[in-house]
Amino acid sequence: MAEKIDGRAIARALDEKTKAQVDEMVAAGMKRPGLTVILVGEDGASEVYVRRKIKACEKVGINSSEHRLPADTSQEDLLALIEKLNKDPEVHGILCQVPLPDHIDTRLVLRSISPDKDVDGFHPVNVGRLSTGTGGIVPCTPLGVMILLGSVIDDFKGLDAVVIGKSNIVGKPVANLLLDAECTVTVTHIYTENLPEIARKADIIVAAAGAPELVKGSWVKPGAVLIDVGITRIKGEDGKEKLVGDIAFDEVQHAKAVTPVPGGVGPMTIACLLANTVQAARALQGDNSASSDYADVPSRSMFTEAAASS
Ligand SMILES: Nc1nc2c(c(=O)[nH]1)N[C@@H](CN(C=O)c1ccc(C(=O)N[C@@H](CCC(=O)O)C(=O)O)cc1)CN2
Repeated sequence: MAEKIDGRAIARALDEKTKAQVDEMVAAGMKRPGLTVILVGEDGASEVYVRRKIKACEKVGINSSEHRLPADTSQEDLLALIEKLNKDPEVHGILCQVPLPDHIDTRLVLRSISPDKDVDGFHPVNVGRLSTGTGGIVPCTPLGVMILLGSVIDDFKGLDAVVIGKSNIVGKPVANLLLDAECTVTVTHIYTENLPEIARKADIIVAAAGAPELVKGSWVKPGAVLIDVGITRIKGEDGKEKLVGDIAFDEVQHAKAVTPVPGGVGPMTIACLLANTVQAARALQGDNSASSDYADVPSRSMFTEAAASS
């Protein structure tokens, strides 16, 4: 049986570390980290994620505020709000939940968030820093993926990693992080031929295609480590809605380890957002030592230690 990587437990361990850092900052006379979340429109899933983010802030002692804007908010008004938040000294992290309504230019909005407060790591400056290995804020889901991998892999050097999906939010940053960890990385996408054959050679597969159960058992080498980033809501045989990932979980039990959906990458996305907010708050208050804490690929021991002390 493959080891089921418990994203919820690892996220809890990371939250404890983040909470301890917040307490340390406050004890040292620094400002308490503050996160502002912007949600435009009424997308049901986005509302759930934003609620979870705000609740998670409370748990670790991060101040949070929310701007819920109607779906017909103009791009100009949204940019004006971000400009105001960029200048607010109490706000250390700003995130705009995506997807945004169609009339809004998402790239322009993400570029308007100050790179120093861009806790999503989506700003081109942070993307550039990541791709050149020069620090900055690492996007939450890719960072979560690396932490989950780090919980079962001691040494990444020379491993063959296959990333399925080339999105700016997941596929490309994950590929950069795996490269930094000295893996040999293949990024695949919808036009890739022989995907099953490519996947079969991989020691690590990160599936981020948004295609339910795309990765079959026959695509997976015995002993590979599998990370499932896909979350699709489908109707089960009993007529109830259920969540499925990009990996056919029951077929891959010959893998070394695999993340479940739900309970794998999802909870890590929020835990990494909190960690990024603390990193941004420290850097904005002149403490740049924070940047390497999470930008480095974490080792297995970091998480076994964190889990043991939680
Ligand atoms: N500005 C951003 N927008 C979006 C991001 C992001 O990182 N920044 N990522 C996704 C959504 N997302 C966070 O915002 C997110 C997705 C999933 C989960 C999660 O905990 N999933 C659960 C199950 C979900 C459920 O029960 O409905 C799990 O996998 O266990 C958290 C956050 C897009 N937008």
